Amino acid sequence: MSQETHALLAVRRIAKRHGERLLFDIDGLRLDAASAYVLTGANGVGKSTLLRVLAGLETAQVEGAVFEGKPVTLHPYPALLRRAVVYVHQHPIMFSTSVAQNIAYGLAARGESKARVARIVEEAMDWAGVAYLRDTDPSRLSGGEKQRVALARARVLQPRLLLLDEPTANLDGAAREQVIALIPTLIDQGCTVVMACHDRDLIGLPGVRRLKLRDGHLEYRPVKHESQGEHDETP
Ligand SMILES: Nc1ncnc2c1ncn2[C@@H]1O[C@H](COP(=O)(O)OP(=O)(O)OP(=O)(O)O)[C@@H](O)[C@H]1O
Repeated sequence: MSQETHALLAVRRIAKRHGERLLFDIDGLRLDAASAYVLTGANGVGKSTLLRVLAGLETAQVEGAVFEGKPVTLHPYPALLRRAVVYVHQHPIMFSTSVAQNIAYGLAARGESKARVARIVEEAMDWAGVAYLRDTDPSRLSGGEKQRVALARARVLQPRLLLLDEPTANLDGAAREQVIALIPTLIDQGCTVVMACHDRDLIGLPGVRRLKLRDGHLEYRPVKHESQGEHDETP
């Protein structure tokens, strides 16, 4: 773990079991600051589970976790991580209020002033192209609109680590393209983004590194740059 000082999150070992079944036993997970990753792997291999463990939503056997240089546990999940890590579900759950109130909720819960919340929410709705939906009940949104609202809701919290669970699953055509178009701008904000996905267009985004979960282990794959060809990112 000599490289830990440059990592946003480094974990010596994460193992997850369902009863007798060992889902994964990952030796050395390392996510760099301000970096983007896709997490790939066959259906059922444990991609969502791994993201949920990192988000504190599921337990696992975790050894030696360090976040921004500070030793942390993932269970219990400390306030430091609750503030820094945001998980976006493939089918985001929303309050039956309005789009604007859903995006505002987390900021308001942090005690931000109403004026500041309103300004940030407006900016986020413009960014996600959902300003015209501000007063709409989220239950009326299409899948693509809901995903864009969920990304706006995550973005306003300015996470250090953003975990996206299949952000384009079940989307096609323009709805899928609109979501894909938002991802590079999220990455440019300087947070670390990890996307569990099968979507070739997300996997192929420039500068995005690939983590592949296979046979219970995590493989670090080469990164593809459009102009540079490939170089090995294996730690
Ligand atoms: N509570 C549970 N008890 C037992 N098995 C579970 C439980 N929750 C999930 N699983 C199993 O764990 C495995 C991993 O599920 P997970 O959703 O993490 O996979 P995934 O790689 O994200 O799959 P996909 O690509 O299909 O979304 C699956 O086989 C699932 O059935």
